[in-house]
Amino acid sequence: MKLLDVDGVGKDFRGLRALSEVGFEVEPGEILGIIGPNGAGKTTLFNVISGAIAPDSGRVVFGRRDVTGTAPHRIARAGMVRTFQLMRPFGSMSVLENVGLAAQHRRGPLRRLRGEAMEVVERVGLGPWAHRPATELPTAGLKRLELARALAMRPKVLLLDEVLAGLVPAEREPVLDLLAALREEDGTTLLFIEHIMAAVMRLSDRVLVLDQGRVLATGSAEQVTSDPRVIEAYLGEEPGDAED
Ligand SMILES: Nc1ncnc2c1ncn2[C@@H]1O[C@H](COP(=O)(O)OP(=O)(O)OP(=O)(O)O)[C@@H](O)[C@H]1O
Repeated sequence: MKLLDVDGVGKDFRGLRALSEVGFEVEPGEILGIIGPNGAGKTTLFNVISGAIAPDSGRVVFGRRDVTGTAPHRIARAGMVRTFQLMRPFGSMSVLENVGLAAQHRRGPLRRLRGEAMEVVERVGLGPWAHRPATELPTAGLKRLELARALAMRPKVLLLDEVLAGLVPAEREPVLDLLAALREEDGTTLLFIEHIMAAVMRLSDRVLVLDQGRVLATGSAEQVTSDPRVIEAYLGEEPGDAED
């Protein structure tokens, strides 16, 4: 059974082939790591899957629905939500208000949605910051806020674009624990773009390697990190080289 089917996706930017015949499937509850060198097409792939840009070819099927080119808010409402590398909180609003705003994308009584927003704020560890302005958050806090805004939309599928970037190792651990818990406790399906290989190794059931807009390899983390083509294109001599 598959929850997400990306089939033959291609995208050109004025002659630059950002994605070419990209295809893969994701099962419910699976954690798929997405790696590859800078410019490989990872973010463009998320943009296509989440509806931010329409592909030139191919299709994206979420559940039974062809969502190719569907507006992002509709895809999010259907249960597939992404986070952004650069967080853009509404600075004049509190952390809780920012999350509450995201929660309101779902339908339901305001009171209930607000209660759920507070639960999410606490779940990501921002409880003590709930009523402080979002602008006061340090980088690690902004990352958590971005995650909280996505979680407030109760995603079935969460697309995470470098949620660990900019965090020191001690700050990464609780985020990784939270992501693992999302799958274990909520059954959330995760696709995550990440350069930090230790995180990819720890979290992924399967890894997709993109290079120059194409799928270079897929397999377990062990399989792809020992694949000579992946080592040549991305990892270098030692898998640890790709970390940061
Ligand atoms: N809106 C755009 N207009 C023109 N070119 C773009 C656009 N978005 C991406 N590209 C180009 O498409 C290619 C793939 O970019 P993309 O951001 O998807 O790579 P990436 O794998 O996410 O890289 P990184 O790891 O650096 O974030 C790059 O050459 C990039 O310059």
